[in-house]
Formats: sequence, C-alpha cells, structure tokens
Amino acid sequence: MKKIDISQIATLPTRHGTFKIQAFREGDKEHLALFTDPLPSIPLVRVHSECLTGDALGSLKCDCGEQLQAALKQIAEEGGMLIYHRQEGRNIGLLNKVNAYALQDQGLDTVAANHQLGFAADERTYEIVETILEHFRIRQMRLLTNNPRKIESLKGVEILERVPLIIEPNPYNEKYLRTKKEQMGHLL
Ligand SMILES: Nc1nc2c(ncn2[C@@H]2O[C@H](COP(=O)(O)OP(=O)(O)OP(=O)(O)O)[C@@H](O)[C@H]2O)c(=O)[nH]1
Ligand SMILES: [Zn+2]
Repeated sequence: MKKIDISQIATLPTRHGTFKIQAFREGDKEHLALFTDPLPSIPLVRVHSECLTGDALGSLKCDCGEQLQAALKQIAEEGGMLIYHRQEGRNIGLLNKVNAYALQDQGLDTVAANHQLGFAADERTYEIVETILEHFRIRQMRLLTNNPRKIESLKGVEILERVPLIIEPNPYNEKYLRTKKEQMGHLL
C-alpha cells in the first residue's frame, strides 16, 4: 500500500457554510475531505471525482459543477462529508479528457471517445476513498450519487441509502447524460 500523508484539520468557510478541511496525499495526487463539525453518526457523503472544466471553469458539457455545488449545499444542511477525489476525467487525466472532448466534437459519445483513446469508459479506483472513510471511522453512510458502479466499488462501508443528485440537463450536456444513463447504467 502507498504511503499516505495527512494534513492538519483547518476551517474552510464557503458560500454554503463553514466546513472543516483535511488533505490526503498519495503519491503525486492530493485529495480533500470537506466535512461538517459535528459529523453525524450516519453522515451524508459525496464522493466527487475531479472535473476541472466543470468544477472550476463553469463548463456546461457535463453536470459536475452543478453537482458539486448542490452536494456541498445539502451536506452543509444535513451534516456529512464531501471527498474531492482527484481522478480527473474518470481517471484518464486532463490532457486525455481534452482529447476525448475533441473526439466528442467529431460526434463520438463520452464512452466511444474513451475507447478510441485506448481507455475503458471509467478508469477510476476507490481505494483512497476507502482509506479516507476509514480515517474518519465512517462505517455507515448515506451516499449522494446516481452511479451504481460507485456504490459497488465502495467496499468496507455500509451504504444505508442512495441519495440521488440530479441536475437539470442543458443543451450541451443532454447527450452526455443520455449516454451515462444508457451505456453506464446511471440512475437518471
Ligand atoms: N473521460 C471523460 N471523463 C469525463 C467526461 N465528462 C466528465 N468526465 C469526468 O467524469 C467524472 C465524473 O463522473 P460522472 O460519471 O459524471 O459522475 P459520477 O461521479 O461517476 O456519478 P455521480 O456520483 O452520479 O455523479 C469526473 O472525473 C469528470 O472529469 C468525458 O466526456 N470524458
Ligand atoms: Zn465534468
């Protein structure tokens, strides 16, 4: 197992409320946990995979940015944790994701574009997420997701409830969301 470095806990005021923040470094990847204090015994958890274009740049090609904001709002209200999982582009990385976007400009869907570049549709792994949950001794939770694969991938924690996180489609992400539903089994 890789060595994990863990930061101190700091306070992070956000537009949704004040969270605690802690960083986890694994090799060259740095992940974050944002959590309410107190943390309920059965917290509401969001595992959010990095999407720089959606999360930081306001991209309308996906639903990530709006999901991130909606998740933080709900977690601030109900108590829980957002794990910011630094596996950009379903873990193909930013450069490859932009190449996948170029293929999507030519008409390929999000799954076919990944395949054309030699990747599986989803290359993410969740060991670091399990390590972070273990660090906080979270063994039972409610999970904010529409992705059944994410539920199956999280071993060692009991997911008592799946809480949907549905964003209204826009003309630019309609096809993407349809592909996620039809080819990736998302509960949309
Ligand atoms: N390779 C690739 N990655 C993408 C694309 N669009 C978004 N992503 C990445 O997909 C990840 C988000 O995954 P999603 O499948 O939308 O959502 P999810 O987190 O698995 O599922 P939910 O929990 O329901 O939101 C982020 O890492 C994004 O960077 C794309 O067209 N190609
Ligand atoms: Zn995105």
